[in-house]
Amino acid sequence: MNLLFVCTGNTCRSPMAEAIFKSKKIKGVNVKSAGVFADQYSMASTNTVQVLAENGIEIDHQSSPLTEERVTWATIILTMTSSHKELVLSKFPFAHDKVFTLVEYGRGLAGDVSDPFGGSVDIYRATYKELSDLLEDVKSKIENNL
Ligand SMILES: N[C@@H](Cc1ccc(OP(=O)(O)O)cc1)C(=O)O
Repeated sequence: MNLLFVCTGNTCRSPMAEAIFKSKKIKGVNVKSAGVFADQYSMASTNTVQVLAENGIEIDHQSSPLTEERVTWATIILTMTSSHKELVLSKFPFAHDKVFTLVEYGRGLAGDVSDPFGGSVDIYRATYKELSDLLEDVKSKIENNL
């Protein structure tokens, strides 16, 4: 299965989620990320790289906009916020049965992963913790469905 994480700029949250999830090395699961307002070829933010490194996770990332090709590639699309979900659905209505917010998919609840952009490294550490907890829930759910 192909899992796609989506945020705004594809330099902080979704690349972090992608790197954390890839580090779990779940067989049969491919992972990518994209941003609803992303440039092409921007690096992951310095604090994202640092916080991942503190947790023993390497990242080699270039940002990607959310393209129809990437949406088509995905089996499941997990967005950081409900606004991202709405944007994905408005641009790509054909994806309606495979787009969820991360919190909705992992916990069955409403909620957003807040944007650390421009924040201190401690803010990025909080984002890392939030994402890694949510991604444990996503991992259990996916493994139960594989
Ligand atoms: N605000 C940024 C765009 C941006 C927004 C959020 C952001 O974080 P994330 O990658 O988590 O969406 C990254 C970039 C700009 O003015 O270019």
